[in-house]
Amino acid sequence: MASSSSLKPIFSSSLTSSPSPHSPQKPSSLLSFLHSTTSTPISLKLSSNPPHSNSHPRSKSFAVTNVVLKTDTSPETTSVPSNYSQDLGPPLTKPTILVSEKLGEKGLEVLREFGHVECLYDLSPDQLCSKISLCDALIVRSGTKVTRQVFEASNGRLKVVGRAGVGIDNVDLQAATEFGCLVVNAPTANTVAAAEHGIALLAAMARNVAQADASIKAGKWQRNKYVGVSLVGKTLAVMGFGKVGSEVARRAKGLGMNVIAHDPYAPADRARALGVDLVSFDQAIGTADFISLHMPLTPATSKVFNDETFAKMKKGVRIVNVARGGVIDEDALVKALDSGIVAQAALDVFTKEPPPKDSRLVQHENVTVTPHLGASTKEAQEGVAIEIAEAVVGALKGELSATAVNAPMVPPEVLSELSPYVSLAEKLGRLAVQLVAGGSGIKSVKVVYKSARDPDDLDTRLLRAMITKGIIEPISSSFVNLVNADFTAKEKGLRISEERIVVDSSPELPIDSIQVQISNVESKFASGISDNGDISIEGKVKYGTPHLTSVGSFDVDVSLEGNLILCRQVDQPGMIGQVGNILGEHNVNVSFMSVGRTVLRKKAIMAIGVDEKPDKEALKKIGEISAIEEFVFLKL
Ligand SMILES: NC(=O)c1ccc[n+]([C@@H]2O[C@H](COP(=O)([O-])OP(=O)(O)OC[C@H]3O[C@@H](n4cnc5c(N)ncnc54)[C@H](O)[C@@H]3O)[C@@H](O)[C@H]2O)c1
Ligand SMILES: O=C(O)[C@H](O)COP(=O)(O)O
Repeated sequence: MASSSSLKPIFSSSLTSSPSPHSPQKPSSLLSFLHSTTSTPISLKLSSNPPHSNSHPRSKSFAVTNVVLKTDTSPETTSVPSNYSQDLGPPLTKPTILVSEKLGEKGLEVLREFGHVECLYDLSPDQLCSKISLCDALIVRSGTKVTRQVFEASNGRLKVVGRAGVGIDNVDLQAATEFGCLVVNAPTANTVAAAEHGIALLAAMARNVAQADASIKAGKWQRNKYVGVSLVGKTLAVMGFGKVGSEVARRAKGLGMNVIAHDPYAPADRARALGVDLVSFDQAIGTADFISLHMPLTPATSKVFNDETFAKMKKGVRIVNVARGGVIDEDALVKALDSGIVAQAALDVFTKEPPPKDSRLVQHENVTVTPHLGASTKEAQEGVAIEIAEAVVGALKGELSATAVNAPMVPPEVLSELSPYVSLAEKLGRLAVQLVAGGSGIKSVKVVYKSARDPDDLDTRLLRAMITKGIIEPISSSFVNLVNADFTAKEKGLRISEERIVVDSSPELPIDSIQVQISNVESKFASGISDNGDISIEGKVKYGTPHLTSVGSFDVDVSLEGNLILCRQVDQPGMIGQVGNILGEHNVNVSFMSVGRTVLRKKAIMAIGVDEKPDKEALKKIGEISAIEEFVFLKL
C-alpha cells in the first residue's frame, strides 16, 4: 500500500503552517494508512531527493513509529549504493560510518559489527565536506560543526547523524531534516558525569584548588592567600531541576548543603523527595551562597544571568556553570566579579568554544575554568558511545529510534489533510504552557478532539506529538517529534490523556476543534482557568489557518499568527482604542483583535495579535489601564 508515496519531513511549524503542495487524498485512505501502521510494519517507497542537490532521486531507509520505510532498490530510483536494508537479505556492501571525534571503544565495536567504520579526528570543514559524500552515517561530539554545507556535500548519501552526548547545537537540524537525514543523540549516559563535574567545580572553587595549584607550581607557598569557604550549611540554588540538576542536588545534600531549586516546570514532589524546595527565580538567586546552572539554552534562558539579575544576588555569591555558556551574559559576569557581587565563578562552558585566548572572563583571577569536560569521564564516554552506536545502527537498519531529535517522514497525503491541524496542535500546546505560572510542575494534560468522524477513525498520534512538542520545547532542551513525543513526555513525567467527542459537523473535515487542558497548575492569567479549575484553551482550523476560539470560559476568535496579548477587562466602550493607541505609539503592528465576553458590560477578554513583542514600557502602560484586570503576552 501507498507504495509510490513520496514523503515529506515534519520538522517545524513553518512547514505545517503552509498548505501542502500535494493534493489531498480521501480521508478514508489516510485513515486506513494510519491504522495499518499500528500493527504490521509496511514498506513504503520514498523519494527523498535532497532539495538543494543535483543528484537523482534516491531511496532511503527510515522508521516512523512502527511504519518501517525500507530501502528501495528499483534501478530507476537508486543512484547510490544503499543496499543493506533488512528486507533485502544480507547487506551487499556495508554502510560507511564516519566518526569525527573520539568515541569509546565499546561503541566502536558495536559500529564495526554492522558497518565500515572510519575514525578521522580534527577534520577541517572542507575535509569533512569532501569526505561526507562517501558516508552513510556521521558520529560527532560537540566539536564538529555539522552545517548545511555538510548535508549539501553529502549529496543525499548521509542518512543519520549521531551526537554522542546531549546538546545538538552543533548540528544544523533544519538542514538535516530538509535533506532527510535523521539526527539522534545520547541524552542520558553523561548525566552523572556532568553532575559530578559540577560538584568538582563547586568544591575546587570554594577551596581555590586551581589557583593554589598554579601558585605552588610557580614556586610560591601562599597559605594565607588561599583560605577558602566551607560548603556545609551553605545554601545552594540549583537552576534547572532536570536530569543533571537533580543529581547535583542529591550530591550537595550529601555535603551538608541546604539545597533550593528553581525550575518552573519541574514537579514539586520530585524535588520534595530529595529534600529540595522549589522557589522562584528571584528567591533562588537572592538567597543562595552558591548557584549551579543546569537549564537548557533556549530563547528564554539566553543570557538570563545579566546585569539586572546579578544585581539581585547576595553579595559574594559563587557560581558554577556546566550547562551552556550562553545562559550567562559573560561581560556582565566580568563586571559582577570585578565589583565583588560574584566572589568566584567556575565555568565548564562558554558562549564561544574555545573562548578567545585573551578572554577577560577566562583570565580573571577569581574564575576557575575547564574546557567543556562535563561529560568527559571514561565511564560516561563508554556509555554515551554504546548508546549512540546502537541508535545509529538502529536508524541505519530502519528501526524506530527513541532518541531521534529531528523529523520522521510522513506521507504527503497525511500531511496535506492534517497540516493545518498539526500547526494548530503545536500552537495550542505552546500557548497553554505559557499560561502556566512559574513554580507549578506540569504533570497532567488532557486533549479533547471534537470531530464528526467516528472516534476510531481519528488517529491522533501526529497531533498529540505536536501538542507535546508545543508544551515541552519552550521549557526544555528536548526536541520533540512524531518519533520521540510519547517517550519524551513520559521521561518528563507528563501524562497526556486524550478524549474524542463526536459532534455534528462536516465529516469532510478530520477535526472540528482541539481543546488542551492542563490540570493542577496555577495560571499566570487567571481567566485562562475554566470552570473545572484547569487551564483550558480551544482552537479550530478556519479558512485553512489555526484559530484560537476559547480561553478559560471565554469565547474568542483570533488567528494564531505572530504573537498574542490576552487582556481581561471590564466590558466597556473604548478598550480596543486605548490598547491599540498604546501599541501604535510603541510601533507595534496589530494584526487582529477580538473581544469575547461572558456577561454584557461585565467581563470580557480581548485577544490582540501583534507582529512584534511590545517593549516593557508598552506592556506597563497596558497594565495601567484601570479597566484592564490582567493581561499576558504570549509568543507563538
Ligand atoms: N558540560 C557538559 O559537558 C554537559 C553535559 C551534559 C549536559 N549539559 C547541559 O546541562 C543542561 C541540563 O541538561 P539535562 O540533561 O539535565 O537537561 P534536562 O532537560 O533533563 O533538564 C533541564 C531542566 O531545565 C528546566 N528549565 C527549562 N527552562 C528553565 C528556566 N527558564 N529556568 C530554570 N529551569 C528551566 C527544565 O524544566 C528541565 O527540568 C543542558 O544545557 C545540557 O546541554 C552539559
Ligand atoms: O551536551 C553534552 O552532552 C555535553 O555538553 C558534552 O559534550 P561533549 O560530548 O562534547 O563532551
